[in-house]
Amino acid sequence: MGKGRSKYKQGPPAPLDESLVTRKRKPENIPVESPVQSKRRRGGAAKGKTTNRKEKPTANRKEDSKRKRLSVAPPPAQEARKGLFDDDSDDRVTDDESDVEPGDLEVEDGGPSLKDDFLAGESDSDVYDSGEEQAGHIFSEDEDESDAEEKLTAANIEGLSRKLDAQLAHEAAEAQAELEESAMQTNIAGEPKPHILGDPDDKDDQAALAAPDVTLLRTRITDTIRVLEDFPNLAEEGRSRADYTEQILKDICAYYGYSEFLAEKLFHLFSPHEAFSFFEANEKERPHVIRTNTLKTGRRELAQALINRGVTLEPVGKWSKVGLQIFESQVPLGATPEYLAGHYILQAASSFLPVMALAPQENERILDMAAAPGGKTTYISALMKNTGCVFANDSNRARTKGLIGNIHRLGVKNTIVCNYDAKEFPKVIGGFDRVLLDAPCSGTGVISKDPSVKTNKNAKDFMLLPHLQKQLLLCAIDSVDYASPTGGYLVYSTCSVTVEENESVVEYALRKRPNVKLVETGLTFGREGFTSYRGKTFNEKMKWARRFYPHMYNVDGFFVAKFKKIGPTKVAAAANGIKADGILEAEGNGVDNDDVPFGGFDDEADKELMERAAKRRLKKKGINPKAVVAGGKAEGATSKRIR
Ligand SMILES: C[S@@+](CC[C@H](N)C(=O)[O-])C[C@H]1O[C@@H](n2cnc3c(N)ncnc32)[C@H](O)[C@@H]1O
Repeated sequence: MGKGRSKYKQGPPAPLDESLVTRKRKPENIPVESPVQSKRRRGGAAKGKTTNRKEKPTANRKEDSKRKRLSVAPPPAQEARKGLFDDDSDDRVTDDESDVEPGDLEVEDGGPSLKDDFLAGESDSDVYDSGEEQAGHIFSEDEDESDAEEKLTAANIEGLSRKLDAQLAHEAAEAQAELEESAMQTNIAGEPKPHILGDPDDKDDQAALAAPDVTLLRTRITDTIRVLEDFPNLAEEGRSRADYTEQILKDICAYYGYSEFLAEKLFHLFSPHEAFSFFEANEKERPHVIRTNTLKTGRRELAQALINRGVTLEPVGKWSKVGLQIFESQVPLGATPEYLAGHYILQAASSFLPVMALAPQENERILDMAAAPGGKTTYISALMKNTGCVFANDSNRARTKGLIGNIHRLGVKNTIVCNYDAKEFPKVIGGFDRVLLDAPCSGTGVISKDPSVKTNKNAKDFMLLPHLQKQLLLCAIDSVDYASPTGGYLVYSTCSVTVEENESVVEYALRKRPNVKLVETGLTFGREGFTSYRGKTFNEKMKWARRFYPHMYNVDGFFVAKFKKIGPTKVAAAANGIKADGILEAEGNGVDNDDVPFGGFDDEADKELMERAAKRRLKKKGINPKAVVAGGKAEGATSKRIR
């Protein structure tokens, strides 16, 4: 394993502390750990007799933790990734999924392009994969098992301890260098009003604003956050919040390399302070995680086998019984005998969550509507102990090859692979106990894996993707058997954090299908879904949906919502656009359904929406929408701009 490959424990990052911001950028990422986790790790190290890590004096430790909060990451150019998961050190983890298996790279014309691998079935648009239990599995309450795992961790502690020593030495050196440097610099926290926007008539001020030094750029971002969060005291005279917001968005684009469009969309999901943590987290690699295939082995056995091969690992967290986080490996994890024998799959931690929420039961009939390359399908089968039947569908034929490969390697025997456009369900087959729709999406939750998302998504993508997601979600609902004796559930997930692809899609489905309601996911962590966002209000039960962010949990960004179907979809009624009758009045889904027809997908309504948005976009660019003909060209003009 190459240098700098260390993975940090999953957990929330430390908050931004502007008072500690210096004008120096660190060359490497800083580990982020929750207090609980650092405590756990310290406790673990203390337990392990073999540890040789020296305890620092308290003062130094304090200093170190302060330093961690600086969280100074390199700008857009990311740390090179080398070979933990492959022998040739190629950078294969670019898509949403962790579920990316070596087999996925072999295919398609033109060589190993993961990016293409993750396209939606029928279009070439950049659509991302998102990369999974029963409520009972969420916490490992099995005491014997946790004892054994502690022993396992202890057995592994020597490796962890070596890694921690190196990490601490590195941090101490950095902290010292920063201390020395910051002593020579202005104390930013001491300045009552940061001079950010400056005098509009001062040429020097304006020149500095337009072309800042990259180090100053970062300082200006943190200064602007301070101003935005204490506006009455820190704003320069005559300047509005909008002026500062405009400036910080420009600075974020310049520093991290986002398009203005995406920077703005992502920035508004959070407070300025939190947005900064989010953008920072996207510059850091997420921990490498493997999922134990319980159809073939147990986590303890697997961990022991890998430790014997020189892998440094530990259980991913209390919330999963099957995940192992890899810190270091002497061997390529995609080619070990255990891998080839199907004892594990490389799968991002957040990709476990939708399956955990789905909570498949033995002997059920389950549909995984967009299944390739099969990280979630194979987890579903494992939880079902190879009983019942899983229909694993994906519209992209090439990608089903990877899916089939994983199914065979992992010894899954209860699955039927199919290759339909999921919009054809439930006509193909319906009446499922549970359905998982892990929808194609923009991948804004997995920017650390594929930074190209920063620039290659535009407003059109955020119209077309939700359009597809809404269509798929209605089909998913219609494929569930509301009268299933054990189920009647549907999980919708994406590896995107945008509201358009998540809450808005769920809200749409609640409106169109009064026969479903939102229920709790059973996931014990994750932030609540938005019940309101920038003037839009959503169903109050949207709080039961879960949002996962890289900066909060050190996992890929993800969204998970769970529905319970409470009545039949009247297919004939849907086709005719007939209003739902009173069957659902007793339960209802929280949406005012009085005038809601069970409808097929409302193409017309969406078309209108899209046209309106297209007009708004043109106007924003100073183009008269009326002067633009269908092909997008302004009539009689080479330029679209109308003067
Ligand atoms: C997020 S990925 C699925 C990842 C998969 N659930 C896993 O865990 O390995 C989205 C998948 O949707 C597929 N897809 C896109 N459009 C589809 C459609 N209309 N019908 C079925 N599958 C579709 C893509 O080919 C892609 O494999």
